[in-house]
Amino acid sequence: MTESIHIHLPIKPVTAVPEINTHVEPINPADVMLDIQHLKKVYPTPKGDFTVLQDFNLQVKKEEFISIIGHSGCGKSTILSMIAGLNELTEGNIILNGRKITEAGPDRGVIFQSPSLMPWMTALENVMLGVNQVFSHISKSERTDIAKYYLAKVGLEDSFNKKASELSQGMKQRVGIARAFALKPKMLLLDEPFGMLDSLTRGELQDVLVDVWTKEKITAIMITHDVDEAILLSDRVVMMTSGPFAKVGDIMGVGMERPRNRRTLIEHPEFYDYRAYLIDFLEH
Ligand SMILES: Nc1ncnc2c1ncn2[C@@H]1O[C@H](COP(=O)(O)OP(=O)(O)OP(=O)(O)O)[C@@H](O)[C@H]1O
Repeated sequence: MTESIHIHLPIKPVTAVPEINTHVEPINPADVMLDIQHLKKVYPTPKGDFTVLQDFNLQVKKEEFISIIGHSGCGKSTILSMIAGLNELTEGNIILNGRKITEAGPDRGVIFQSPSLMPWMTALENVMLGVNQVFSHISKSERTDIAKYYLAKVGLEDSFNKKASELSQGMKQRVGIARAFALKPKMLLLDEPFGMLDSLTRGELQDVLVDVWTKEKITAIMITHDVDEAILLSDRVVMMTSGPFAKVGDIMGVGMERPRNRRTLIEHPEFYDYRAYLIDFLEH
């Protein structure tokens, strides 16, 4: 979907050279969980082959939170769908925990912009659908406990029995987040998870995601157009060059201490420098 880069806050005057340390240490090979090697993606089109990505390389550590940011159409969703196993690679490899990804699997949870819920089922039943499949070896009451635990974590303790069709867009996305965490994937893939929400709801859900992620520490890769969201959530922000032939342009380490939240973040002395760094990349 097409969307411009979000910049919500007034921009403090930018110093020419940011004072932050954006340096990223190379990852020890033993710590690499996801290894994307020389990824290339070509889409056939009526006008001929279109090379979206070429030589895209990225390594992700266990428990890291990575954001991918870049201009519309550069290939962010394409990368995520290939990690999810839903889109074929043209060249290169994606290796998760030492094994090549060839198809989708429960070790990767995906949160899309708009969760696909069964409208006639309750919030609880929607989460239970996946939990029943993935945890078929445990008792029904244990499965129900898992689903309820994560629904409560995202603030839906009073809405277990509400039908999905009766939920607001923000509540639906809360169910989507609960569902993804309840399945205990090794890796979470988030494709602009808050892109459809108004800014107030978006902010609330960013805090929900920070809270749940801080407790669970699931390795995560999130696509976002929102510079502030990327800084709030990420250990590293991957900046992509514009396509075609897009690849990693730069990577910014975010060294601000955790836990973070939106209110303390905007008062943090380094926040505006991280922001300036990202905006500078995106504007050039
Ligand atoms: N199945 C397809 N066939 C042909 N071209 C495609 C296909 N899917 C995506 N593309 C093209 O590939 C490019 C990258 O698309 P993709 O959705 O990955 O970009 P994106 O960075 O996620 O975009 P946005 O930020 O707008 O969501 C776009 O030019 C898009 O039109």
